[in-house]
Amino acid sequence: MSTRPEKPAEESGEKPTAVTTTKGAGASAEREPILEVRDLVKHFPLTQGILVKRQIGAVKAVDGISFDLYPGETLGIVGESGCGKSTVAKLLMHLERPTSGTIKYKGEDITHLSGRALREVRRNIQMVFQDPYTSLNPRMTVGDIIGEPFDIHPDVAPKGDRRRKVQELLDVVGLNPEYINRYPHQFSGGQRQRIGIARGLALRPEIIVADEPVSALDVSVQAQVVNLMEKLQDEFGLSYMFIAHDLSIVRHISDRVGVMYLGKMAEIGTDEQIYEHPTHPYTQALLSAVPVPDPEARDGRERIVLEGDVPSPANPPSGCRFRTRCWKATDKCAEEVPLLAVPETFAGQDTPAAHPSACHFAEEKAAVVAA
Ligand SMILES: Nc1ncnc2c1ncn2[C@@H]1O[C@H](COP(=O)(O)OP(=O)(O)OP(=O)(O)O)[C@@H](O)[C@H]1O
Repeated sequence: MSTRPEKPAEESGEKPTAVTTTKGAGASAEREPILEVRDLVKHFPLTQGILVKRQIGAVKAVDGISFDLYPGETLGIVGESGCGKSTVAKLLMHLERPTSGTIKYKGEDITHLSGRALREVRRNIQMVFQDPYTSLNPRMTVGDIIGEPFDIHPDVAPKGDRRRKVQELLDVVGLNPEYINRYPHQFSGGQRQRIGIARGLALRPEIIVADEPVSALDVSVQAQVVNLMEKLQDEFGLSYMFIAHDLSIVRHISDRVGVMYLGKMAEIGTDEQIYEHPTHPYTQALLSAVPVPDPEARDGRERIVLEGDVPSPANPPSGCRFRTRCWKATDKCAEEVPLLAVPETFAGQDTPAAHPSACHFAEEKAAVVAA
């Protein structure tokens, strides 16, 4: 990871007015983000009735998320199942239309692009899916699967050149180019995910959105796929948005990490800021649940057990989304939505705790030991 970029400036808060920027370690102020997401919202309508459908509410899957992605970096997104991670990925890929908010690619607003203009942008933003067992068409050969994007963008690989290009891609992801005529069922899970990655790389994108790319794989294979992704990032200068629920894997690959809870970003910062100096109670609880192999470190930490379940995104709590499970919650938390900004306590201080955290009572918790 020698070519890994410097960690960039932090992104904005939830609302443009609440923007508080801190510079992460070695932040480079001049670098422009490749992707800027502001106040992104996706509400899925809840309807009732068979013949006449009436909207009776909405699932607030993503409810005002802002972040930047910088060239060559990996932004990890973590959070429990149902917090809206996949919906963010789908919004970035234009697989879902946002209810509101904006997505900018290299400064251009791409939120509502369609047709040819969208195809051009989409070429630069590709996705790697979670489950390599279901995301590859079992009736297509590996060559057809990897080469399919060339049908939409024939300029990248003219017909006569496709076989060679696909074989090159197989080689790049560590598969034997002679496997080009095989079918997905002839490969193991890890190999299938390599095929998915090769397909994602076919159009030479700048950004890869990877939604739980290793969750469906055996632990022993996960590291190989993550290492491959790191190698490809360095080789092709890719920016990754790496979505996962496994905190250890996210830490391993990410330059910065965003923690999501119930459709909102709870905390965002460099991997050191989030894992060693978390200030949001939710992040602290998540980290305290990560298994620690070292018995001494394990004994020294406080295990935070959260009460209750995650509330329904169709009926989220007022104020802070996390307050119903938070040991610090007060009336203020029910009344005021905490903005994602550097907490006042740390503002202007040269401390890793000074990073955006959406908590009225953000503070470091010394007992938390990151894995
Ligand atoms: N098409 C849809 N219609 C209605 N609700 C949806 C739709 N897609 C997602 N949701 C809901 O939005 C919420 C967020 O889902 P999402 O898949 O983004 O979460 P996630 O964090 O990726 O979880 P997981 O890791 O389990 O996939 C969930 O409550 C889910 O049920």
